[in-house]
Amino acid sequence: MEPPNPPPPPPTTTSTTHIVAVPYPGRGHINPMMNLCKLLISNNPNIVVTFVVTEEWLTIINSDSPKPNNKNIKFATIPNVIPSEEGRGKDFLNFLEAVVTKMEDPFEKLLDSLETAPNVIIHDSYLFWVIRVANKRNVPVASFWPMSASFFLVLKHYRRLEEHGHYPVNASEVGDKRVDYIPGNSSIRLQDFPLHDASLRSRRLLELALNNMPWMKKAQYLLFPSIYEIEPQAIDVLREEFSIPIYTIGPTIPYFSHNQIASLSTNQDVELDYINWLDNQPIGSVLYVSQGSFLTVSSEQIDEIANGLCESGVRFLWIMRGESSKWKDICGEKGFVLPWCDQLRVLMHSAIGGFWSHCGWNSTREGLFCGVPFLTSPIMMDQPLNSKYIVEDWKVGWRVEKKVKDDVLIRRDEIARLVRRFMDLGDDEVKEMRKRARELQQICQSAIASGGSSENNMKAFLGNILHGSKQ
Ligand SMILES: O=c1ccn([C@@H]2O[C@H](COP(=O)(O)OP(=O)(O)O[C@H]3O[C@H](CO)[C@@H](O)[C@H](O)[C@H]3O)[C@@H](O)[C@H]2O)c(=O)[nH]1
Repeated sequence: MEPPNPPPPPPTTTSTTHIVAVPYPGRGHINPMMNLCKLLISNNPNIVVTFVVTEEWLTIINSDSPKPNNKNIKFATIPNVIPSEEGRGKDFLNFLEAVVTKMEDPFEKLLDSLETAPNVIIHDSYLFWVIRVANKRNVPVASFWPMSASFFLVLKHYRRLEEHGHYPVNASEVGDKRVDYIPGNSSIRLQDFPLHDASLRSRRLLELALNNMPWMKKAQYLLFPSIYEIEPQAIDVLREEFSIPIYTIGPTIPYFSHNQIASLSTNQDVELDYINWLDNQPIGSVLYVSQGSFLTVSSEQIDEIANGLCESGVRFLWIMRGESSKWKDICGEKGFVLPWCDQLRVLMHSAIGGFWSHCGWNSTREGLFCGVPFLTSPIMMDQPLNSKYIVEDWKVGWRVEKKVKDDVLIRRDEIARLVRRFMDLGDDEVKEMRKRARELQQICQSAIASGGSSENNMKAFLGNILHGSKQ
């Protein structure tokens, strides 16, 4: 059970509360922030949100299907002062540098131009400068950390690696060496820490991530798109380390829109060819493969994965941004390749039996929520640690590659063997993992049900921002 007990639902109010929401400009951040705003509004229709994005992101969001049509959410834009979303993954450092240095001034101008001043600002914690702006204007600010609470603690206590002589390290030399001095985390392999090598790029990226940490205590609230029951130690430690309220309000995924979809008849799904394809596959037989919204692996690795999947004989649905047409016809009827899908809807489909994931925190929560076991294939930042949580702590997945190393090709025959076994419903280890995945699914669903930890936290947060209650 989650201590301390959250308060009763807030009293209803008729006056409007204006929230300005400022997500980090990336799909993996905009989605959960938008979901949070919709959830807040569904709890209290007197909330109106101004959702701040770049002009480019407004165009992208407007082309989403389904469109984010909520009458209480208005979009406001700042100019495209950062590099384009297209190719963001190729020069991530440059992108991040621009995000932390170029958006603050236009955001201030935008705040000045709003008809109504915000009652509260909710921002992505990576945009630490929002706290500076809000503090200056005496507006309460809720910092929304888009990754796991356990990973937050890894960054908060990263200096301990230096103190123990464990930074920087060469991943290929440390083998399976583990450390157990990060609060709220069970022991971690050194190779799973983010940005632990000595390259200039990693050092700068690390610096940018660590720079956010001292700002957090200047916010009035900390929000995590997580669930208390899946990382209770981390949340308990955070509550000891911070004096401001900390709320887990996850999974913060759009299950509310999919409840309606689940009740639609299959005829209405015909327009989505991949849902139609999934409808025709046996239950639990399809492996869903995706690397999130902007990262990718080398083209040699893609070749190996494609051939490995084909050799395995397993059915798969593969999201291949940019290159999907080249691979469209691989494996005939056993494979379906496309550039983008409604991921939660796919994961909820009964034909899906596994998720080959790069372990972005959104994908991790979506997979958990749908009770789908993982094949983990992390690329960077929090992903190797999310993979650890999946494989070691929650025991709902296997690693594709045991070691995190750059430039190591995972060969097609290895992939084929692993995938075949992972999708073998008769294998005892697989059966156990699937059972565990269903248990975690139950935990996630209970958290958002009436009286569940996330729903209580959401109400407590609302009580605070609507009435300034101190619970
Ligand atoms: O075809 C697709 C592919 C992805 N998605 C969605 O896109 C989001 C992707 O988010 P995530 O899984 O977190 O991956 P990234 O986009 O890579 O996320 C970035 O942001 C996350 C949150 O900060 C971090 O955990 C990751 O490491 C970082 O790469 C998810 O909601 C997916 O449902 C789709 O809807 N359709």
